[in-house]
Amino acid sequence: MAVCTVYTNPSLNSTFSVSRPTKTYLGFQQRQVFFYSTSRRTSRRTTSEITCSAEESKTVVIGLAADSGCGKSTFMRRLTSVFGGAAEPPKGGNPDSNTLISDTTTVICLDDYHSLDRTGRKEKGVTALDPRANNFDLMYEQVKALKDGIAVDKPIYNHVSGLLDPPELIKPPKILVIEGLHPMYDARVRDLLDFSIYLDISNEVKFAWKIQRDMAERGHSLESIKASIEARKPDFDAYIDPQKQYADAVIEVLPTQLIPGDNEGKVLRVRLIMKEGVKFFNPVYLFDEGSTISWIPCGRKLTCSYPGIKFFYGPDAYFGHEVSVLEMDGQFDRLDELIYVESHLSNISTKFYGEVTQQMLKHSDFPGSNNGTGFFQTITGLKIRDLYEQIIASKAAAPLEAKKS
Ligand SMILES: Nc1ncnc2c1ncn2[C@@H]1O[C@H](COP(=O)(O)OP(=O)(O)OP(=O)(O)O)[C@@H](O)[C@H]1O
Ligand SMILES: O=C(CO)[C@H](O)[C@H](O)COP(=O)(O)O
Repeated sequence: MAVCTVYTNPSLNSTFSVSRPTKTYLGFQQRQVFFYSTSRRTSRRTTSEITCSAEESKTVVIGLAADSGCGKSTFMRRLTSVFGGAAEPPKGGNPDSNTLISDTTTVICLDDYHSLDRTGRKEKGVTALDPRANNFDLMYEQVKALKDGIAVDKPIYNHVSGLLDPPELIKPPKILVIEGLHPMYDARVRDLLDFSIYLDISNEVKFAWKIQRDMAERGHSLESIKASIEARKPDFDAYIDPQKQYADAVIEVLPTQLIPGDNEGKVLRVRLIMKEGVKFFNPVYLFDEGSTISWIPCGRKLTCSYPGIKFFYGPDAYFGHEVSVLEMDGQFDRLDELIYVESHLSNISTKFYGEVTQQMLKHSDFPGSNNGTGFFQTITGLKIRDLYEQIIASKAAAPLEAKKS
């Protein structure tokens, strides 16, 4: 029997433990409950069983999709910071683990579901982006198990050796983030997501970031960076990029329009595309919900050097879905002045005045802190916290509602 928790039932004056899920009732996994008393053990089903099961199935699952080197790790650091506490690899585990655990969140990297290691991919002539190099059956089974409150032994793809290492134990967290190349590729995995995000970095910007990181930090040549981007492109277009149609929020990163012909990737135009009608998610708006607004906040309250800052907000359509778009082109000179912009936004799900600005100041050394990438990632982190709190509140209310009716 896989015991998941131990409760005291005051009416029976006995302690009981709970076994594996058996079936679904009112949307909750029902579990076989074993009551223990000093003299005998009996097995029966009661209302307490359902309450307990609801307690155990509260893992909220978030998907974050993007190509490699597009800012997923940076986004994850911003997100976990919103929940407080540091995110660290599993204690005493594989030093090359890709997992990050904090009090509230566990971030698993979907590279761990590569079915082919580096040599295997080379032999078969497939890239890591190709679904044939990934085990979607296992990904689905394990994400589902975690969502149902069951721990799993997840494989590890070792980016240092290029090999598949022995698995690591992952316990069900409050919030599970699955980040990587394919969180929305397989329909079964996609259906498990409570919220999904796609980081859509335009080719020009991706190239600029790759050069910055791989040349400066990893000693790669310009030619080899170009070649690696080109080699990945067909599979990126076929398997990664189409996932954005399923995302509840997309952060699109483009070259600025404030400097004609600019392709340097230093000044950015960033668009936060938010799907309408997503449960527990109310899109952010500027000034007036549903209107179309263009705003240049530079002046007395916001210092802007060349080329300035321009905001845009309005409704749009994205892959046939109704969306709201918030856009920022340009970069901030002084992060403390961000409060001026923050105070004109609504539905940002802050817990106190200035929380976005506080988060941005706290991580001013992270890439993108002076532009819309950091700003919108922070806001998305706050929206996820709000979504999580709403889901938990609704789950807590559901057994009570069921009991009443
Ligand atoms: N918002 C940003 N602004 C500027 N550069 C950025 C931004 N986000 C990421 N970068 C650049 O991209 C690099 C990769 O970022 P990060 O490690 O967050 O991406 P990743 O998607 O997790 O990458 P990988 O999958 O390769 O581990 C950073 O070192 C930085 O050079
Ligand atoms: O696209 C990637 C996701 O991060 C990696 O290229 C993929 O996981 C293969 O890793 P490596 O290049 O270390 O063998």
